[in-house]
Amino acid sequence: MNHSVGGVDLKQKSLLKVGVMDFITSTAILPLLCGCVGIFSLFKLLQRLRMKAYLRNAVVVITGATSGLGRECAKVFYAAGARLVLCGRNREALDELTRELAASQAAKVQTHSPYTVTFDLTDPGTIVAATAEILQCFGHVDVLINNAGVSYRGAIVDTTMDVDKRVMETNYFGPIALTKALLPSMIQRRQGHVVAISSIQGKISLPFRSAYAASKHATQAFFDCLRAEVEQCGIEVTVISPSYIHTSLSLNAVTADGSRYGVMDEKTAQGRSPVEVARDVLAAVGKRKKDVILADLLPSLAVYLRTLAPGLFFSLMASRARKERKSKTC
Ligand SMILES: NC(=O)C1=CN([C@@H]2O[C@H](COP(=O)(O)OP(=O)(O)OC[C@H]3O[C@@H](n4cnc5c(N)ncnc54)[C@H](OP(=O)(O)O)[C@@H]3O)[C@@H](O)[C@H]2O)C=CC1
Ligand SMILES: CCCCCCCCCCCCCCCC(=O)OCC(=O)COP(=O)(O)O
Repeated sequence: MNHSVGGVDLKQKSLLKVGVMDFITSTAILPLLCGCVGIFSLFKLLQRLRMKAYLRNAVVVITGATSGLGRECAKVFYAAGARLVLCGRNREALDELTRELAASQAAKVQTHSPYTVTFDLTDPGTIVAATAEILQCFGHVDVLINNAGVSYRGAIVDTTMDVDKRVMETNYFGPIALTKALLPSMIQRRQGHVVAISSIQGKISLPFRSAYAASKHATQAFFDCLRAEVEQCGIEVTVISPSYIHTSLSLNAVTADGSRYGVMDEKTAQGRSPVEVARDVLAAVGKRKKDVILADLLPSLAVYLRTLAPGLFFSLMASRARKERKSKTC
């Protein structure tokens, strides 16, 4: 019987297949492939070990540890063996987190009981006192994670300057004051790592988020400058720009008249779990990344669109503003 398909004999085809397989296995291709996989695995293993050593016993200061991403960062850095300094405005919430960490069994390394400090980022006096307390207690800071922040909802035309200033003080002036207060001791030791939790809105600006987007753009700019200035002093700077995370950010957002927004937005509710994002923050710090976007495809594309086709991006934002304004009937 003739098994010919399209003029090629099936027997000939299978012989050819066997020949190709023989060639792959008998020549250098397979060993080369195995070698590459081996080197890659070794590299990953070394990277993980280096990351673990970097964070074990490191003094890590986390602002906004009472809620959302900051709270989850506290858990992952605690489990990594860091000596934590948890910062917030709410003493009770910090104490509750401390108890929760002590009760957790997840860590594979030796853990340390966290130290807590309360201060308000909008009050420069309390920032200076807090840094003095931290330095007196630990002598130095290895990693500062500027995480605390507040969002905003409102039209520019309705927003009081007090609200603009409050958002800038919390998200920009407070974190840079804290960074400046700790920087001299880092420079003196020629060691330290400053992290800024920014946002995708530090790279693109959305309508009805003016104060928030402005504060995050300022954050990105400041820490980019800082990175360049202190690289020769052995200090690392990481800016992390996440997209929506399922936290209380929208609930706690401030509105045009200064009142609390108090709504869990759909996009926030559908955002990434803060636990996952905290793990990404840990990895970014451990790998000493300089600038990290933690976002799905659409927000990431929007960042490129803003640079490559700004006209199109601005039209999309204007149409977004029209739609939002209609739904707000204002
Ligand atoms: N959730 C999201 O979709 C996204 C969040 N981010 C960023 O992540 C960071 C953490 O926010 P998230 O966890 O989501 O929001 P939460 O509202 O859950 O947490 C905000 C934290 O910041 C603290 N904070 C607010 N104002 C001050 C202040 N004046 N002084 C000291 N601490 C203050 C809060 O403390 P207190 O308990 O005292 O109010 C709280 O611990 C922010 O910088 C935010 O911009 C970035 C991208 C997306
Ligand atoms: C080539 C095709 C490109 C298509 C691009 C379309 C543009 C679509 C716009 C997408 C906008 C994404 C916005 C993401 C915003 C965000 O994640 O913000 C994070 C926050 O900080 C959230 O704060 P908020 O208070 O606003 O909830």
